[in-house]
Amino acid sequence: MIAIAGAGAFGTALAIALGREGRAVSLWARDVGDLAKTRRNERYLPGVMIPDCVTVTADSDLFSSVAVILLAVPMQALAGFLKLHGDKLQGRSLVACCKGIDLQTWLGPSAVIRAACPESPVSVLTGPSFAADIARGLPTALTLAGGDEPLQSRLSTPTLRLYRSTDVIGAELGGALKNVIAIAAGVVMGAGLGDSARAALMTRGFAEMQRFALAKGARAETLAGLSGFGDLVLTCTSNQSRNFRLGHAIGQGTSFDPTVTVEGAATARAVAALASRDGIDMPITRMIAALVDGKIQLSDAIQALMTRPLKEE
Ligand SMILES: NC(=O)C1=CN([C@@H]2O[C@H](COP(=O)(O)OP(=O)(O)OC[C@H]3O[C@@H](n4cnc5c(N)ncnc54)[C@H](OP(=O)(O)O)[C@@H]3O)[C@@H](O)[C@H]2O)C=CC1
Ligand SMILES: O=C(CO)COP(=O)(O)O
Repeated sequence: MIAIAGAGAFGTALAIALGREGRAVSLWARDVGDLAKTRRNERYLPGVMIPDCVTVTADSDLFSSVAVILLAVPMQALAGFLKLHGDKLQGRSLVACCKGIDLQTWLGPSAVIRAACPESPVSVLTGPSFAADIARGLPTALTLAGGDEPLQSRLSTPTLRLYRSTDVIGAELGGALKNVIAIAAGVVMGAGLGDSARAALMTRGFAEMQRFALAKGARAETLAGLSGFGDLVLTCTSNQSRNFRLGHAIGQGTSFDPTVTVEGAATARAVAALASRDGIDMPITRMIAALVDGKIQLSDAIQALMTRPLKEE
């Protein structure tokens, strides 16, 4: 039995994909509302039915009786969730599905989970995949970092292909950092700077992602793979991305619903602080952290990036 903790867009999509294959899946939410009755998640993933074989529950005792638990709550909620339910998760195989860095500890998802559940094997599921695409059964490829072959088979389906990696740090940093660059790409497009500017931004953003991740022990080939470059391309070029849409709103000077999960905002803050402490040059991230916190005007941010000293690529 596989449990999925968090019935937002991603948790629900994974439950649908695995349930569609007839696998025994339980989808846990802190408040199930009418999810179990309607078999629809209109708030987070509208228009898709949850198969009957997926059990929907708010009973956390479930966690003590399953082998694998996918943790699909947002990054900044992960530590609090583990504080409440960690004792029931201890010893189970735990798969982090969130992308980001915890603002309290500056740790990534796997380290946050390991600190709360030291007896559990921990892996990370990340890569280019919009929940709506997964739920509709469109082809998707993700990275499973730190997981073994049986777990890879258990979580793969004909349309959801998982590739294994041993580079947990690289996979989770790629997934976290691309969200920051996606906000920046949204800003560029929202401000009307054009496709050429976005391509430049993505390329220099990728260089920044590599600089930071390599300094933290990631492997370069992981950053060039699904969890890094792959997810960067997806998120910087699609209006489906919430990170891109937040950036677009900033670029246009319009408002954005503050209740929407946008992982890149907190990640920008955490990475800007870490980079400044460790002397890593992250101009785009620094600018996005300042922009989302309203500490700098859009025109000044663009001006500052365009007038950086000329140097070799
Ligand atoms: N959506 C996507 O396409 C993808 C998302 N991801 C990653 O998955 C993670 C989750 O994102 P996503 O599902 O989209 O987010 P959503 O905003 O769609 O859903 C968040 C879910 O987390 C629940 N939640 C929030 N706080 C807590 C808490 N303290 N305890 C228990 N449950 C909580 C919410 O429940 P409630 O309604 O009760 O607040 C809600 O069900 C993010 O890190 C995201 O980057 C990864 C790949 C694709
Ligand atoms: O991570 C994602 C796709 O891989 C989802 O992106 P957003 O969180 O920006 O919607």
